[in-house]
Amino acid sequence: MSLLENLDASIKQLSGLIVSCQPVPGSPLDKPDIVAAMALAAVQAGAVAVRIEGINNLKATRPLLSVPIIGIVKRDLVDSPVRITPFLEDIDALAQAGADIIAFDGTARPRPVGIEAIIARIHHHHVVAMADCSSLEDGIHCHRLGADIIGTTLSGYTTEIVPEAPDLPLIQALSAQGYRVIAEGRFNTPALAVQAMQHGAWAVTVGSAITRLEHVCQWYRDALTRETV
Ligand SMILES: CC(=O)N[C@H](C=O)[C@@H](O)[C@H](O)[C@H](O)COP(=O)(O)O
Repeated sequence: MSLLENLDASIKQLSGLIVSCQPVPGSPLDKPDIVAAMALAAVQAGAVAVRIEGINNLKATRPLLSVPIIGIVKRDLVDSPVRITPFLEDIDALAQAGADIIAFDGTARPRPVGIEAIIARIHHHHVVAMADCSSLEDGIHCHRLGADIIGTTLSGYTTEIVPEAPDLPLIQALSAQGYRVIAEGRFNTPALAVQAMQHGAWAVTVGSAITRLEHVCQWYRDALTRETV
């Protein structure tokens, strides 16, 4: 059975919840052993896979888990808005550190390495390629180029203002094409995650609401300030 078939089976059996373990950069929680502990706790609580950023975090997490790990490297480039796994060397390092799935920016923005070369390099390592997309057009393009999984990860992040709601119509449009779609981005409540699955997602990735303590505190503080001042 291939990794994707295995995942199909466990996603059917379990909830389809993937937990992204990416602390706020510079947070006291932004340490490889803490990321690994968060990932283990998420899996013990029923997550079918985790998403991990950075080679050191992946190296700390891999020995603790047998579930699939989606690996990414984030970089802030001066000449491109593309942040997620922009370089072939990032793919080599993620594969070497044990990622089962490698996600990359699948948008049509200026980038240092073309999407076709990125997917070919991921497949060269016999790893599953996930395209983090912002639109239906991105998804169709990346699927044509061979991406195995399409994520809605970058919907709302290619323009100035980030919407509050997740992009349910994009999940529906991508899944209507017959793709394996991972809903990702602003699924901040269990009810929204349920809606992702109802709109055809294959799985749903939740990050901030589970693993970014500072964001969750801020949500509570904002609400308390609004309601009690
Ligand atoms: C746009 C971008 O760079 N997204 C990143 C991708 O890895 C992460 O910062 C998000 O936390 C992740 O996608 C999960 O989303 P949320 O934290 O909304 O549940």
